[in-house]
Amino acid sequence: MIRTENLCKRYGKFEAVHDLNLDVRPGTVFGFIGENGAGKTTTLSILATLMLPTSGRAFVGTAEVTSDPAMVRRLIGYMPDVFGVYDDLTVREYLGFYGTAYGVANTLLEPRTQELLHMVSLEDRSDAYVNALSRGMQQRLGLARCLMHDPPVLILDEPASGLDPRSRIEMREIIKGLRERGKTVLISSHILPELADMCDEIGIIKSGQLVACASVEVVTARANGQRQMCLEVLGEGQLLAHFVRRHEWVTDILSSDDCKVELLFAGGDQEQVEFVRELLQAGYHLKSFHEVGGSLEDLFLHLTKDEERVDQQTAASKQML
Ligand SMILES: Nc1ncnc2c1ncn2[C@@H]1O[C@H](COP(=O)(O)OP(=O)(O)OP(=O)(O)O)[C@@H](O)[C@H]1O
Repeated sequence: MIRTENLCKRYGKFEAVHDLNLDVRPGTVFGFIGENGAGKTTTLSILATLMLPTSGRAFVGTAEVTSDPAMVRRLIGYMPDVFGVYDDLTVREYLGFYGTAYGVANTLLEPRTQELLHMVSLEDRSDAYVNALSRGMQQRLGLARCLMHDPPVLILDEPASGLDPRSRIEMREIIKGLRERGKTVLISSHILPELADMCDEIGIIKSGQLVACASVEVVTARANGQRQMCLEVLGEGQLLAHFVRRHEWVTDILSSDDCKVELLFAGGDQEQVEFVRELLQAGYHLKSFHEVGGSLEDLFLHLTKDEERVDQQTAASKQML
């Protein structure tokens, strides 16, 4: 649903995005994670047709951002990392204004506004002036704004940044609801745990390049110190997956066929040796047992530095709720 092909963006001589290939499947929530300055906003701005790529292509559905920006804009709701609000409008007027700008039919404006205010829990604030809303409320209003024309795709640039723990949780719940409505969501953040709870897939961008892309299960497991391993045996490895699945250090099977299984392994080196011994004892002819996707490891460790802090905040906030 969202795709980039060798996307590049240079600011003068500086290359902010380099040969980026993204593929976000329809109906999924894709977490785009990277440190400050990694190139997230640049990528999302290109997808939102606000900026031209230096080279490469980007698509939303079948519409290409440079050749068919009008169609792309119809398909997406874009929430930038920083956005202003019109001070002298009430919440209801604000949504009505954007609905009209997006071409929503007059008859639909009121019911759509009502539905979205309910979705972002701002029903009782509909007559408040937008500048009187808290930061969290303004962010939720910003999300409602980009849903006014009911786009199938949402591009959200750090929607939870600057929010307190309670507001982060509220935002997370709303985004989970978007997935249930069948929306495709591309969401950026620089904190892995913030995304892990609501995403299907995570892509990591570093210095403008997508350095890793994996399902959220793999990412979370890695963050918890588990390793993604590939096990291959020679000849007929009947019941190999069955044998592996029952093993205490195997937490998940990612793929399997007769002779090859990709799995998540919770043990360390010693457990790995023991695991291999048990396989040989069971009569399997081991060809290889090795870690895959190792380059993710350091990144995840690095990216999860903030995990403890966010978890503590979340726990404290849950107590408050
Ligand atoms: N208009 C610009 N002119 C020159 N350099 C820019 C411009 N916009 C961004 N950059 C640089 O491009 C790189 C990527 O910036 P970008 O805003 O895309 O990163 P980001 O991952 O969104 O970071 P953050 O999390 O801080 O928003 C950074 O080094 C930034 O300084």
